[in-house]
Amino acid sequence: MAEVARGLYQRGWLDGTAGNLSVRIGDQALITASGRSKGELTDADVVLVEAETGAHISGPKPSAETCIHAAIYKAFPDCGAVVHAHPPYATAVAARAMAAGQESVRFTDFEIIKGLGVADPHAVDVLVFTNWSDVPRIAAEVGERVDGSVPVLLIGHHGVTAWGPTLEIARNRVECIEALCRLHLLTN
Ligand SMILES: CSC[C@@H](O)[C@@H](O)C(=O)COP(=O)(O)O
Ligand SMILES: [Zn+2]
Repeated sequence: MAEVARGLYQRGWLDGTAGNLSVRIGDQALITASGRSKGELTDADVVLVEAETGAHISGPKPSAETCIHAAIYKAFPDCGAVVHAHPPYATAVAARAMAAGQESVRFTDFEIIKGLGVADPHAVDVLVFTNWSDVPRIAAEVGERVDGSVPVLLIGHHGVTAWGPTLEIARNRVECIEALCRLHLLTN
């Protein structure tokens, strides 16, 4: 987790303690503690929680966004890891979509769509969520709206959350949605 987080931090996608990462371990999940620099995580910076509820088991205060991870683990029993980051292009696309009142953003034709592992790589609709200050409200909406067809989501004026069977695959999907959003802004 520290290595994956450091890589994203060095890209400037987890500035100033932003972002959170988790991996599922059976019924539990290991998630980053709240407010820690993701560029220098140690064993003291991760927390054990119940995977599908986010209930605290041991360690320091878990990520403020633990409930979003839990909503994803609950929706997808085969999900093994969740990564939330603040990459600039995806955040800008999410902000623009939110300002336009869109509930999703359609991406078409770019080859990198295939990296998301979706059924139809020619067109993908990525859901956009309102960045409510009440984070459990975001988590509730994630639980209601995600359907398993696209393993990434955008949060308006905030960032992106991606998931997959492993931490590396979730990280790769963050990279793919950020690359896709960069191309989207360059061509729209
Ligand atoms: C740097 S503030 C960012 C936070 O508000 C939040 O969006 C975030 O990504 C990190 O929260 P955290 O509680 O450290 O997991
Ligand atoms: Zn965040």
